[in-house]
Amino acid sequence: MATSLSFHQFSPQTFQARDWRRKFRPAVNLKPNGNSVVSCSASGNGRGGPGDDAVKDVERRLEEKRRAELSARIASGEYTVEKPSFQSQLKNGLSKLGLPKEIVEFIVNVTGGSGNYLKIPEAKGSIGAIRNEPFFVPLYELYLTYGGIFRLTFGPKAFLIVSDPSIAKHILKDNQKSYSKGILAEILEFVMGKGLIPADGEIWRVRRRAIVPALHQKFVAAMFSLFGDATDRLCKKLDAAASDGEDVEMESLFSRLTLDIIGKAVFNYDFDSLSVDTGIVEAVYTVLREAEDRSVAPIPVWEIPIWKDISPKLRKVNAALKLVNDTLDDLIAICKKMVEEEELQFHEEYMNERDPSILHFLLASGDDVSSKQLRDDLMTMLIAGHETSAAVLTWTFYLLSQEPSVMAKLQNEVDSVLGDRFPTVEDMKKLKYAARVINESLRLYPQPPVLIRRSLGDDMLGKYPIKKDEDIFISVWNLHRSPHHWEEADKFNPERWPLDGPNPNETNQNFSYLPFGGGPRKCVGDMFATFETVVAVAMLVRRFDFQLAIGAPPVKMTTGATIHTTEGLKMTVTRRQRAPVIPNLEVSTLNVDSSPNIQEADQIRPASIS
Ligand code: HEM
Repeated sequence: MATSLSFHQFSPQTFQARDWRRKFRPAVNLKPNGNSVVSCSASGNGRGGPGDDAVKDVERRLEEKRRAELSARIASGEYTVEKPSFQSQLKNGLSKLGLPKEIVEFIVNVTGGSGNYLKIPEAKGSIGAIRNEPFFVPLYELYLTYGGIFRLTFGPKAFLIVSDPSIAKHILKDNQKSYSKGILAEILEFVMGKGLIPADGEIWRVRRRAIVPALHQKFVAAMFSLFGDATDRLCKKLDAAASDGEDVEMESLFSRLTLDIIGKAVFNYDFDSLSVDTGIVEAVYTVLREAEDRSVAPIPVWEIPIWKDISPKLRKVNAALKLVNDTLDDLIAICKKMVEEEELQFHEEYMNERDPSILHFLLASGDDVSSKQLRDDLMTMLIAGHETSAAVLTWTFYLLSQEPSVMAKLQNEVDSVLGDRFPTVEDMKKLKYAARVINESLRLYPQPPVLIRRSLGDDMLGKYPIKKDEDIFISVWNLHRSPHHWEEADKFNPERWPLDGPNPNETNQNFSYLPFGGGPRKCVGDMFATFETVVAVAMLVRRFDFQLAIGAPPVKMTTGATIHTTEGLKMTVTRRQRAPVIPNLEVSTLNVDSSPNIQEADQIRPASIS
C-alpha cells in the first residue's frame, strides 16, 4: 500500500493558505482567520540593497505580529476543540439514567473504553486539496490550528499527525517498541528489502547491532580524506565553470558528490559520478527516483502483476535494480576474497587501510548474515546516506545565498582555521560556526521532513488513546518551525546556537529538534554526515562565492523522501578574491592516535546501539 498523500510542487512564495483552507472542511469548530503563517526564506538573488532589508524587516515584523495573534487565539482554545469521545458521552448518558456505577463501567468497557478519554482533534479533506503542495507544508497550517496531535482523514484513510515534542519522544524513544515503520517498510520493500531503515523487530535489532560498530571513530576519521578528495573534484568542476563564466546547477552536483562519497564509504566502489556518467550511476538514479515516486503515488500500480511486464517504466526500474544488485553482489564477493586473504585480526576499531568500507568491516567481523540481507543493508545505507546529505548541502547553499552576512562570517572562520589545507578531523572542533550553519540548515530543511510509524497496539499519546494500526507522521518540519519552540522560527539564524554550547541534538533540545531522529532508531550516520557536510561547505566557501544565478527559476520546494528543489539550484560561482596564501594541498593522512575524542560534549553524539 502506498500513501495516498501527494508530495508535489510547492512555491513558498505563491502558497495560498487561505485558498487551501477553504478546500478543507474542518471536522470541529474551526474558524479560519485566513492568516498565512508559513513563510519560507524569501526567494531572490540575495543581492538586495538596503531598501530590500527594510522591506524584509517590515515583512518580518508583520509576520511576527500575525503569528503572535494566532498563537494567542490557539492558546485560548478557540481552534483546538477537544470533543468528548463516544464512550464518555455514553457514560454520562447511562449515569443520568440512574444505573449503578458498576453496570455503567461494564457497558462502557464492552463498548471499548473507560469513557474518560478525549477524542483526537480531526481534520478532514479531499486529496485534491493538497495535491499541488509538498504535503508537509499544509500540515504546518493544520498544526497551528489543531495542535500537536490531530487526525487527518482522506476518505477511508486516516493519519495521525504529531508535532508535539513529548509525543514524538514517546513514539521514537520511550515506547518505541510499540511502533513499526509501517507504510515506509511497504514502499521501500522493493529496493531495501529488510535493510536497516524498513526492518522491524528482531531483524532490525540484529542488523543494528552488527552495523553500528562499523561506523566507529577511526572509520569516521579515515573518511576525511575521502570527503576532501571528492569535494576537491567538485571544486575543480566549479573552477572550470567560473573560468568559462557558466552558471552551475548545484543540486545535481551535490547529488553526485554525496553519491561518490557514500559508494566508497559503504562498499568501496568509486562511482566517480562527478566525472563520468556510467550505466551504474544512471541505474542508481533510476532506482532512487522510483523509490521517491512510490512514496507519493496515489495507487500502487507496481503491485498489479501484469503491470510489471507491460509498463516500460517498471521494466526499466527492474533492469536498473538488477544491475545495482549484481554490482553489489560482485563487490561483496571481491571483499570476501580480500578478507579471506588478509591477516589482520578483527578487533573493536578494526579497519583495513586499503579498504576502510563498512562492507569490509561487516565481513571481517564474521557477521553471520545471508548475502541478500547484506545487500539490503548496503543498499539501505547507499540511499540513506546519499539523498539526505545532498539535500542538506543544496538547502545550505540556498540559505547562504539569502544571508550574505552569514556567508561572510562562515568564510572568515574557514579562512582562519584552514587556510588552503584540506580539513582534518582535528579541525572539526574549530569549525564551530560551520557546524552551526549545518545545524540551522537542518532545522529549516529537515531531511526527511516527516518520520513515519505505525502503532503495533493500543497506546496513549499524551491524553489521547490510540488503537493498533494507526499510521503516524511525526512532522519534523512542524517541530523545527514551531513558533512555540523557536524565536523567529523561519529565520536562518545560525547564531541561535551558541558557539560554546553543546552540539544541538534531540536530547538537549527535548525532541523539539531531531535532525537525525531519536531513540534506538536514530540515524547511524549522524557523525559521518555532519562531518561530510561541514567539510564540503568549508572547502567550497573557502574557494568560491555563490549567488543565485540571475534569471534562474525561483527556488521552490518539492519532496519525495527528502526535500528537493522543483527546478534545481542554479548558481553563479566566482573565485574568491583573497590575499594569496601559500598553498598546501596535501591530503590529510589518517592519524588516529592523535585524533581528538570526537565524541566530546561539544561534538557529535554517536548513534546508539540498542
Ligand atoms: C545529513 C545526512 C543525514 C540525515 C539528515 C539523516 C537523517 C536520518 C533520520 C532522521 C533517520 C531516522 C529515521 C526514522 O526514525 O524513521 C535516519 C536513519 C538512518 N540513517 Fe540517516 N541521515 C543522514 C545520513 C546518513 C548516512 C551518511 C548514513 C549511512 C552511512 C545513514 C544511515 C541511516 C540508517 C541506516 C538509518 C536507519 C537506522 C535504524 O532504523 O536503525 N544516514 N537518518
